[in-house]
Amino acid sequence: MSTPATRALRVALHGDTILTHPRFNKGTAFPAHERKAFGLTGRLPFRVNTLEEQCRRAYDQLSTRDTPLRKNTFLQSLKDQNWTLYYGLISRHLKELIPIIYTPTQADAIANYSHLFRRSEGMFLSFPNQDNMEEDFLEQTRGRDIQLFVCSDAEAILGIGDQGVGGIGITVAKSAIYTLLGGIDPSKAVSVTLDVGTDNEDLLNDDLYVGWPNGRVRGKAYDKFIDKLRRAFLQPLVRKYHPHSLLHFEDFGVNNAKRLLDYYRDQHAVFNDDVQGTGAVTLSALMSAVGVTKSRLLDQRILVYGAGTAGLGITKQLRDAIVQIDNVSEAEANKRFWLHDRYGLVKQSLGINKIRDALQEFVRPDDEWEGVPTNEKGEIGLFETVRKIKPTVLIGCSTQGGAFTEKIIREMARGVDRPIIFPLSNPSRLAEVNPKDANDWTDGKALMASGSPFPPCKHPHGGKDYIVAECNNALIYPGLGYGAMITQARSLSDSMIIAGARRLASLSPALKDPDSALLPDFADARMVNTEIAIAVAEQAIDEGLADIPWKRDEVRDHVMGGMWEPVYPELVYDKDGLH
Ligand SMILES: NC(=O)c1ccc[n+]([C@@H]2O[C@H](COP(=O)([O-])OP(=O)(O)OC[C@H]3O[C@@H](n4cnc5c(N)ncnc54)[C@H](O)[C@@H]3O)[C@@H](O)[C@H]2O)c1
Ligand SMILES: O=C(O)C[C@H](O)C(=O)O
Ligand SMILES: [Mn+2]
Repeated sequence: MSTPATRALRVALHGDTILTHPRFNKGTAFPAHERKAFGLTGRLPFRVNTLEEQCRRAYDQLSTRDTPLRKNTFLQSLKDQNWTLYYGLISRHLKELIPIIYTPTQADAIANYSHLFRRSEGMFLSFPNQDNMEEDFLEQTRGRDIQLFVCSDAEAILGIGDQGVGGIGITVAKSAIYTLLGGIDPSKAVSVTLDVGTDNEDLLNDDLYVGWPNGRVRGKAYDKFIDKLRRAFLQPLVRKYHPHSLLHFEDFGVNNAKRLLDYYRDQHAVFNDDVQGTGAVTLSALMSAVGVTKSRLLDQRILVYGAGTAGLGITKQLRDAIVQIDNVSEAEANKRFWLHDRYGLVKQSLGINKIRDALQEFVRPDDEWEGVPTNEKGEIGLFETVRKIKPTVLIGCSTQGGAFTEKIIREMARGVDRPIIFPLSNPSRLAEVNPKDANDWTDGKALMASGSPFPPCKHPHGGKDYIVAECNNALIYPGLGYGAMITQARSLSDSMIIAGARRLASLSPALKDPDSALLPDFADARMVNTEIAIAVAEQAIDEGLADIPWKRDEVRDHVMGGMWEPVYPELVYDKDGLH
């Protein structure tokens, strides 16, 4: 592989068709000889700009947009016009602009998708068109070298639930992050939304809704659709034409996320970001926190609030790490976890009807809770659990903004010297606690990480501000995915994920200074994901999962050399070239 800067691209487009093609368009940066070759001399103003100058102009234009959502819309238009400029601009202002194109602002863009709609991007596989699925797929992929498919059915977008066809917005945002932080060539990624209807009444009652206006298909009909997808898409097409691609699942509902992952795992390199990406980044943050408290993972009492896709993914990832790192049995490691869901503590007497199968290994025995007050339904609330078990770690992935109240946080801080508190729900308004409040209520002792970005916290007694780490799967999934792709790994194994998480933890500022952030800053996220990709690729080779002719000591060169960068490639007109 080579970067665009080192290889001329042969392109068959001419005149307006190249100016309106976001992959090849350079706008005012077309040099004179390319303007001539592509029929652009009279179509562009005289002066040739550098990418740097274009970025300055675009940044000025962006700055006149006065709300995050307007900035998001502006950037989406820029992406529709010119990929290099879009990625070049965001790369130059990574920390400022990631929250605009990703969480939290992208949540608003998704919720308003049908009203903001200008131009479609990605692949729409709609339930009523399922008989044409194969053709719809081939239309966009024929002859292309695809490395990445990001796929969602939009049932559980971030914490904002069922967003119907607007779910395409999370897949394109996740793809853009792969490009920005993982160096994936955007022309080799495809975002796919499965439009199986929606149960979101606001969307169904909106006559401008652009998706299939129908209730969400569930049960057998959904399974049949997925099965068709599998037969039309995965087996003959993806495996035949794109055997080394990574299939990334995002924001499926809790009943489908894990099922799809397990189903495909042995057949292809698949990855569920909400289960595995979230588990991995949270493991890194926790490894870093236990470094600060000078304890082991095994010493923790971990309370996970919200036992859905992310909650269970995190729990299992932490459990597996305890088994691997602290060398205990799974049953022993399971005892370090207490899970909560909408029916309170996950305990035996709730009965199997309430507790989904996947949670069974973490159910707490009843005799542990004798004498603990319950509500009229016999459920144990979060405050009671905190008082009883004195958790060292409290993780929120419940979508319940503000659920970690002052009373709960103060109670936690009474039981432990340095409470580890991770409100991970997105977008920002759904965080279980605002880190500023948790900082005040714990007298500056809390070690924190959040799912969306929050400003640093003032120390109650003066001194250095506390930087709240952003514990978002975007800090790790691009590296996990890219490490798998570059080694053409047959699967993305648990050990590859743990290798990535350990590398991320090793880059944490808190390792050097315990008062610093638990995870690296998003401004460094590209370097961080490069390192993660290297660790993952090395592990793939060690495990014999890689399908490449090169050796372990060449990993760094291949990883760095294969990363796409927002730089204009030289373009040459060729009537048989790309179009
Ligand atoms: N930081 C990250 O990287 C990251 C990654 C994935 C998900 N998330 C966030 O985590 C949240 C959950 O995502 P998910 O995909 O797991 O969704 P999900 O719907 O699968 O899980 C949410 C769970 O919370 C439970 N819940 C609802 N109300 C509750 C209450 N009052 N008390 C306790 N539990 C309650 C639900 O029953 C469900 O099991 C979302 O806000 C999402 O944005 C963050
Ligand atoms: O998309 C994000 O910001 C993280 C995560 O995948 C989520 O669903 O919240
Ligand atoms: Mn997600």
